[in-house]
Amino acid sequence: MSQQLGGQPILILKEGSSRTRGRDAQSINIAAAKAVAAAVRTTLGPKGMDKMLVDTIGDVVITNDGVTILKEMDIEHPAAKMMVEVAKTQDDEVGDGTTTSVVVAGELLKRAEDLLEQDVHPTVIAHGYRMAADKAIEIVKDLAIDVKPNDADILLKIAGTAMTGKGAEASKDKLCDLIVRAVTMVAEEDGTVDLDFIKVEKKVGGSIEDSGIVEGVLIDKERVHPAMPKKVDNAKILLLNAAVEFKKTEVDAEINITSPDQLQMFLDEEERMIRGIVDKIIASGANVLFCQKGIDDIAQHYLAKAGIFATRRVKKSDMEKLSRATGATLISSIDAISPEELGFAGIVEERKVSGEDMTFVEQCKNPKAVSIIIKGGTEHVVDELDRAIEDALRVVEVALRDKKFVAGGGSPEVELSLRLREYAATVGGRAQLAIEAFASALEIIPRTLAENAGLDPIDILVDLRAAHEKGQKTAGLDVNTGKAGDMLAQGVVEPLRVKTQAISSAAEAAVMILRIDDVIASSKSAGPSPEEMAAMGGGMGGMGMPPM
Ligand SMILES: Nc1ncnc2c1ncn2[C@@H]1O[C@H](COP(=O)(O)OP(=O)(O)O)[C@@H](O)[C@H]1O
Ligand SMILES: [Mg+2]
Repeated sequence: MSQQLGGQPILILKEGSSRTRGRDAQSINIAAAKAVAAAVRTTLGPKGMDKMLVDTIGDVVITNDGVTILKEMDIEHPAAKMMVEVAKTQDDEVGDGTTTSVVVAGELLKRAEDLLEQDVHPTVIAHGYRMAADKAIEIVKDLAIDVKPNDADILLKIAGTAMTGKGAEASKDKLCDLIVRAVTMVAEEDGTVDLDFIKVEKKVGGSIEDSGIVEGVLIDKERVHPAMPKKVDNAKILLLNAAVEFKKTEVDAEINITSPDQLQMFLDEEERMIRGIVDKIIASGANVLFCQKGIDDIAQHYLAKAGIFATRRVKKSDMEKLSRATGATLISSIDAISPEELGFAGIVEERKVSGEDMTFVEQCKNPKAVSIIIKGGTEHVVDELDRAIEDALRVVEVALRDKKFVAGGGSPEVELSLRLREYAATVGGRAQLAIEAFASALEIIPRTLAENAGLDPIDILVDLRAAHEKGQKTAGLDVNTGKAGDMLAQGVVEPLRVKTQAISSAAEAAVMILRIDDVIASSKSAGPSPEEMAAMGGGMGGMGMPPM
């Protein structure tokens, strides 16, 4: 890396650094980003395929979920990493539409490359893309339809669309019903939903059909002692984040015991202390104890004797859910135990789920706490179901919050493409070319949906464009007939935000990648290591560079 100054090269970068500039840099970045889009493209839509990802220790994940695939892949290239960020942002913001956003970003870059080839300057393309994205969001908002309050039907369809193609197909209706019931139970008057109230508990064993909903909190723990009651009615619940054990000395102390009497005294003292703790618990009136730490044998014995149901080593997230559901305070010291801190549930009971004991906390003080148990034949099935349910919960939540949805199946993309072309004509100049490229890029969604369903993408696009030109704004790809169909009538619907977010994050990433014309990579990975440099006689690369 050098500049000539009177024949003398000036090195400004460390030896081993690499630098790519201009069109080369753009081409490489675009190629990397396109490769990411190509990697997830085949998973898009109801007929999308799955990917099997195997990590370095041989763990296998089978999934159809864009963001999961990209997170699991060990992506190195910086431009490719920016595409992964697109999927992550989409996932954080709406929970669905991750593949869509990445595929659109890839196509925007591909179209930009054609324009670069025609000598359209990257800043002009970037500007046109920004204008197009703003316009597209405006148009899609205009296409959106209101979610009416208490319209469970539309929520079921939104959940169903998010779940299609995710290995949950056979039991989709059942799962959608669970999801919508759970969300509506948790929803506030104004439509806001705190998904933290919904606990999804996975269990391997049984079939998807055995999945169910519990009005309350489900904890994957059994009671610590068989002599404890299996079921407690009118449960007064204590949530304790402190060990019910003999306190170990803080400093390393040695206790010298010289006679059996002394040992007995020591043991008696230990027992007396634990009794003290248990008595405190009993005195508070608690009949159920969830402990985040351990409960030792002696304590278990006394708790059982007092008829208290106790579980130990409960996860922190579960403790928080229990606190919200039952109204109990999370107590972190034994001294703080008091009747005022207890929570309430109508029933606490240990029951078997797929052969394993779990604790059900039902009829909670706060009825806005629900759990969904999902069951499936194998771990892979359950994991993918969990991801599908996660997506569906999120879209239902978003739809309730924004109260807007659009038809899916490629219909908004075709409509946007048509309207953006009309808009481009009013803009004129070189920006027009970029807006037209943006318009064409959006058609990648219906094209890919068609390809993945084994249909001819050209035929479908012609069909869809014709339908939209006739004013059928919700015409999308009916994967069963292979023709244009009314997505609204077929119940293929998505929250508005899935589309607006996908458009804006795809456009932002494409613009960001396009504007890069110089990639300077430090020698960290490529060049020789400091040890190698030392072996080479030290600091050769630094020649001509003043010490900083
Ligand atoms: N039954 C269906 N018919 C046609 N298109 C569908 C259907 N269900 C979902 N889609 C479309 O599939 C796309 C989403 O596919 P998906 O694999 O979930 O990817 P993403 O990660 O982008 O959500 C959306 O465009 C959606 O409208
Ligand atoms: Mg999806």
